[in-house]
Amino acid sequence: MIPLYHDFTGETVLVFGGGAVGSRKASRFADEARVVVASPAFDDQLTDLAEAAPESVELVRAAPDADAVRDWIDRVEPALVVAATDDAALNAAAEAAALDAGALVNRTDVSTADRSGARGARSVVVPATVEDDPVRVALSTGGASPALAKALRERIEAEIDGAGAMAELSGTLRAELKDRGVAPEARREAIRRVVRSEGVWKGLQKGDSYGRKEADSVIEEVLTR
Ligand SMILES: C[C@@]1(CC(=O)O)c2cc3[nH]c(cc4nc(cc5[nH]c(cc(n2)[C@H]1CCC(=O)O)[C@@](C)(CC(=O)O)[C@@H]5CCC(=O)O)C(CC(=O)O)=C4CCC(=O)O)c(CCC(=O)O)c3CC(=O)O
Ligand SMILES: NC(=O)C1=CN([C@@H]2O[C@H](COP(=O)(O)OP(=O)(O)OC[C@H]3O[C@@H](n4cnc5c(N)ncnc54)[C@H](O)[C@@H]3O)[C@@H](O)[C@H]2O)C=CC1
Repeated sequence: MIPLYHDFTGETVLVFGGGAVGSRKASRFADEARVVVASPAFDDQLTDLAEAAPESVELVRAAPDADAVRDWIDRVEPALVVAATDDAALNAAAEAAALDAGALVNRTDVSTADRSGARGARSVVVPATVEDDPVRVALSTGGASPALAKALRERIEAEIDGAGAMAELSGTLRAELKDRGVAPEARREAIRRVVRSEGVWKGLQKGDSYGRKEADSVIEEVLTR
């Protein structure tokens, strides 16, 4: 399986099932999408989430059967359907209906189908993610061990500390070097050095202006060689 990133801004995600798993997925997607959760019951975290962000999370009390699931999908027109009920037959019906409607689908109750070739391209897996905006790491164990995905995610969190600031700084620098008309080879070399420089990483920990100063001297060194 090949990881891709999806932009859910302005899209709707429809979640069937308001338990612990439906709640976790709803919270994840509500960072970007409008989320509709259909379920006969909702756990406390989900109720809190909907109260805190009523504009992005809507809870609808309902217990659709396989036929009704299709009507829900036709009505809500989601970009992604999350099948997170404790009823495997219903999750399977939600998956089939989502694929028929041209939506993406996330089956939360199967991992045996994660091996390459066992899923279609629109049947997606939600990875464990680490973020230091705009940097995002997505991590999957191919469905073999979600608990390991979580444990590795916790380790990587420390590893990418400060990567967001580095992305902003090096992004600004590469644009500036382009504007200054620096030749492509020198520009690439300078940026490659900046993102690997201990001095720049340390400087950024003190503050953006310290990181910038360190980066400027790394760049001058490359350009004056
Ligand atoms: C296939 C997949 C489908 C999908 O949901 O997309 C899936 C399926 C299943 N998970 C199960 C169990 C657990 N899942 C977690 C946690 C997470 N599960 C997530 C993703 C995925 N889970 C996808 C594969 C990802 C990959 O490739 O690694 C994470 C990464 C992302 C997220 O969900 O947000 C999130 C961590 C987020 C974080 O913290 O970073 C924990 C740990 C815990 O709760 O502490 C447990 C209990 C311990 C254990 O069993 O490992 C079960 C068995 C249910 C049962 O026993 O009945 C199934 C079904 C099955 O295996 O059949
Ligand atoms: N992917 C993952 O990370 C994990 C997946 N799972 C799987 O996910 C499933 C759900 O797990 P939990 O949230 O812990 O279970 P849960 O029992 O807490 O929640 C299930 C929810 O589905 C709702 N529901 C039942 N029938 C429904 C219907 N017809 N339409 C809409 N909602 C309906 C219930 O009211 C309940 O809110 C389990 O079957 C389990 O196999 C479990 C743990 C982790």
